[in-house]
Amino acid sequence: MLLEVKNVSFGYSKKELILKDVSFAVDKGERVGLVGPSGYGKSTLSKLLAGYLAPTEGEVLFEGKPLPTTGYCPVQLIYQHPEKAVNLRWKMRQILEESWTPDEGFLQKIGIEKQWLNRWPNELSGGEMQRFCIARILGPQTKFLLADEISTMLDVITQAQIWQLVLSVVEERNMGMIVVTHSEALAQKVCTRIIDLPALNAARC
Ligand SMILES: Nc1ncnc2c1ncn2[C@@H]1O[C@H](COP(=O)(O)OP(=O)(O)OP(=O)(O)O)[C@@H](O)[C@H]1O
Repeated sequence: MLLEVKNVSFGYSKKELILKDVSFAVDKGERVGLVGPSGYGKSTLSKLLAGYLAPTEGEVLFEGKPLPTTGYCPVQLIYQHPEKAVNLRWKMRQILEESWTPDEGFLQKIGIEKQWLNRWPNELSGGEMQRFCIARILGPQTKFLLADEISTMLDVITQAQIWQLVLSVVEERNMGMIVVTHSEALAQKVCTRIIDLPALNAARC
């Protein structure tokens, strides 16, 4: 299995666990929808899977090993709010190339126009900014994607374009993916399997 969640528990305080004894696995080529009501720990679990938070108990394994604590993490997270994921004092070229330097063909595929590279973050629309955030985490070392409500704030046409490009890269590279969404319709459309988090989470079921 590519990504394994083994008996993971997590609480922001010692008093209350948000996630308790959660276990599941996702293989290469799978796109797993993670669904559940608001506040049930979907985003928290995404942060644990990307290595931003450490489990209180249990472990997250990638290709059989714990996630690296230094260097590049092969499991990368795309957020709902791209503007919160970038340094507003940097121009877009610096934001993008901090991670890797995609060639022109890749930028074209992602729908990034060359002149946007010289703009500040506040000079882009939400959809344009989300394209940068997606391009930034799709460097060659990325093997697994976590998409946490990545298209919720976009209009339907931009949503469709963003999903088309993400799915094309994920399929081309045979990556694994977890899609956090409130939309059953989106999960049914883009995922190969759906996990109902409350059913796995002993803290909430
Ligand atoms: N940094 C934090 N410190 C303390 N509590 C937090 C923090 N982040 C989230 N929580 C709490 O953890 C619980 C789970 O939040 P989380 O964002 O993971 O849920 P979610 O299922 O993604 O919700 P939504 O669908 O509304 O985005 C909530 O009760 C939330 O208030």
